[in-house]
Amino acid sequence: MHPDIERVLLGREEIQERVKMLGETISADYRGKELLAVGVLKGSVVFLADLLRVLTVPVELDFIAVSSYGASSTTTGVVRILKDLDRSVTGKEVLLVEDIVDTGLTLKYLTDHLYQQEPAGLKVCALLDKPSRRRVPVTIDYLGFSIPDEFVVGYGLDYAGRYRNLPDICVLRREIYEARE
Ligand SMILES: O=P(O)(O)OC[C@H]1O[C@H](OP(=O)(O)OP(=O)(O)O)[C@H](O)[C@@H]1O
Ligand code: HPA
Ligand SMILES: [Mg+2]
Repeated sequence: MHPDIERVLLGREEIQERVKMLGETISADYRGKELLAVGVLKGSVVFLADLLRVLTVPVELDFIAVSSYGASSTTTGVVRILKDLDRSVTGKEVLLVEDIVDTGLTLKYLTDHLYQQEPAGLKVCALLDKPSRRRVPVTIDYLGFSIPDEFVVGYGLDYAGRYRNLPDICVLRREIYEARE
């Protein structure tokens, strides 16, 4: 195991099983429709890449990049768009794909931003939820796992840009981020 990791919270097999179930549910709900999956960069890329390959409905793909955590384990509270969608979502069935919902500030900002463009529908799929940290109410239509209030990395999730490549979702040792903050 990586020396900066305290323990594995969700192993790769458990993640794959859950992603498969989510993909089947989403495919059944959208049967007969076309979907625009919007990945939130950068954290969602690993999850989205796995989820896409389980979907059986026609899917288009776009990305939006926002950042609020920077090199910290706590949010700055200010969500900034670093890269907007290539095309407007007006009239589309949009599935917004997130790796994690923590305070909810990012998701609230993004759903407000997308609703302004009047999509035909907008649903949210998030792999992880930390409900105990919520600062604004948000709706997650498709959720992978609800997790306790611990800072996790791996499977796309980072701390200060690192650890996204770890194949499991892991709890980061406190001294790694407490030393810097
Ligand atoms: O619910 P919140 O408290 O807003 O936190 C969740 C958001 O924070 C992380 O993004 P981050 O800003 O770290 O960008 P990244 O995806 O590039 O790592 C994560 O990917 C979510 O988008
Ligand atoms: O636990 C987390 N890990 C990585 N990024 C995050 N962004 C919000 N919470 C987290
Ligand atoms: Mg991050």
